[in-house]
Amino acid sequence: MAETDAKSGYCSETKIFHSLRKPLDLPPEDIPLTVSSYALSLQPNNPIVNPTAMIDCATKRSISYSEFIRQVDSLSFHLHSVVGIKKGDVAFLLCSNSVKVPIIYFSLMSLGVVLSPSNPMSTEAEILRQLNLCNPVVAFAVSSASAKLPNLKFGTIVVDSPDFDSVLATEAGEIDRVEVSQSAVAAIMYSSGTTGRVKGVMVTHRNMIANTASFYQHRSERRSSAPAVALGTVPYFHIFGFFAMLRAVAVSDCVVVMERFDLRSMMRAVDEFKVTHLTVVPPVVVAMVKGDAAAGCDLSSLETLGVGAAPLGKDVVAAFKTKFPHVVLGQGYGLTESTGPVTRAVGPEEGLYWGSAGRLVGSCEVKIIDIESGVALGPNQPGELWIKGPILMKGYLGDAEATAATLTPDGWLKTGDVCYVDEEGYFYVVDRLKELIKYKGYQVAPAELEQLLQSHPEISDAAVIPYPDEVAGEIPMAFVVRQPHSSINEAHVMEFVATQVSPYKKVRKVAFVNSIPKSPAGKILRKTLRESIASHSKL
Ligand SMILES: CC(C)(COP(=O)(O)OP(=O)(O)OC[C@H]1O[C@@H](n2cnc3c(N)ncnc32)[C@H](O)[C@@H]1OP(=O)(O)O)[C@@H](O)C(=O)NCCC(=O)NCCSC(=O)/C=C/c1ccc(O)cc1
Repeated sequence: MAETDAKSGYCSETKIFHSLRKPLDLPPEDIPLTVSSYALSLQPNNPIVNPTAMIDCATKRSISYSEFIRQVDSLSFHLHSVVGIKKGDVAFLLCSNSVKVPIIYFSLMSLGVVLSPSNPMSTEAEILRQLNLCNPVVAFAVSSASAKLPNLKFGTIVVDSPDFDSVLATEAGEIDRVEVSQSAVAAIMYSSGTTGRVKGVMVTHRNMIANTASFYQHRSERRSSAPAVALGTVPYFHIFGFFAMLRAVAVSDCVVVMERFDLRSMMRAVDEFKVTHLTVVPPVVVAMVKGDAAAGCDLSSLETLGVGAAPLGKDVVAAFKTKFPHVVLGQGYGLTESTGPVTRAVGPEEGLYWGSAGRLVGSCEVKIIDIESGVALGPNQPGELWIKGPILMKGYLGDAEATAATLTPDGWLKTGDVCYVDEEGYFYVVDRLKELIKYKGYQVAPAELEQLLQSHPEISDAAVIPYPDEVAGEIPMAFVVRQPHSSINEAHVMEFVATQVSPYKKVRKVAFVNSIPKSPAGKILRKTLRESIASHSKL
């Protein structure tokens, strides 16, 4: 029988790293169960319950958990019995964070309706690509984004409207609910995966149940016995924010909801609502350690800062520890394709491993694959991270080719990230194989911007790469070959892209070159461009 090293979780015979945490306590797979019912079913077992479910940071209006559930039921009744939406239908969302979004998510999931959220700042062309993928019957949108949607079978429900408020205020009637199996798709989330074009990640109820169970496993690890209050600056339309919200409901935390991030308002909210847990991306940590946005705010309630979605430099961690010594900073690593965290640091001890993304979540396994040879490696050797476990997506919607390129026939997901695992089972993400830019934790696909640039009549060729940026982590930088006699400048190129993409995808730096390095097969050698930038900045 193959021996697993108790410290690292590594089995030298199978070359698999196993989780060092307790296996997840999951419900039997064959019983019908939605993740919304599962999350709410966990609440009575929580040692500390916050009776307040949500607080709107701007208006300071709050709702209790009983009111939250009542509004979820009212909306479910309306969607099912008045509008006529059925299990398996898809609902598209263009909503900024608000107290109403968790109500909509819980209602749709409880009905077995597949929710598909997107950034309300997306352009019409970006939205159209997503609509063509998910084929929704209805949309929910903030009024500022609703005009970007075409007519759908059941129309668009404007969430910041008196009509929607009255739906939430109406008493629910009885619903004849149908069973939803755990293997059913709960959400379609957008990701560019390891290559350029946008893909719809099919996340099942079972995937989300597993990730919720993973957080629930550690619910008692608190410093104080005061009811927990979570504030997330991360948007609910990506898996990180979606999960932060689902986790908070399962462990009965109160969630402080900020519609739009503002550092000073966030600091004030920590003080005012005695926030115990913050979920942020690295640019927010950078902003917290710089300047004096916390001046005059009492942040003593803050116990933990959960950071993910992009790498966080060790120097930023050190500066954070100096400035906020009482706060445990826990980094995590996850993907949309893994329904959230694959690894994370839990508690003060694991938070001491600066630069590490923590340890593998329960019931999961990983392999580290040598990039050249394809051979599985042992501790302290960097290679591509492959993962396996109940958190893995079902696949990319309608894209068998991309699914086959990402999920192996024996169930491993190739992440496109280069990692190593140390002898104590801590994960370190050291590089990225996939061609992706992370601007403030958002994915930007270089190929999408290259296609746009190449469509400009005065541009004969273009390539886009990540350029290091202290605040955003990375910014998209374009290398542009002008057509003969063209005199377009940097501002023109940036404006041309900016009018056609979401704000986070904007090209923010341009270099004009004579040619773009390409492989003999014509593939852009982005790595060569990245290396030339790196060697330039060292000069
Ligand atoms: C709070 C941030 C860090 C900063 O916000 P911001 O600076 O106010 O701006 P935005 O990033 O929201 O918007 C981008 C641009 O759009 C502009 N914008 C914006 N809303 C407007 C407007 N309504 N009008 C007009 N202009 C506007 C905004 O001004 C800005 O412009 P610029 O200043 O030029 O960058 C924000 O970028 C943010 O929340 N980023 C997080 C993205 C995110 O959730 N990523 C996760 C993806 S999923 C994933 O990777 C999961 C990993 C994971 C890892 C570990 C785990 O444990 C679990 C999961």
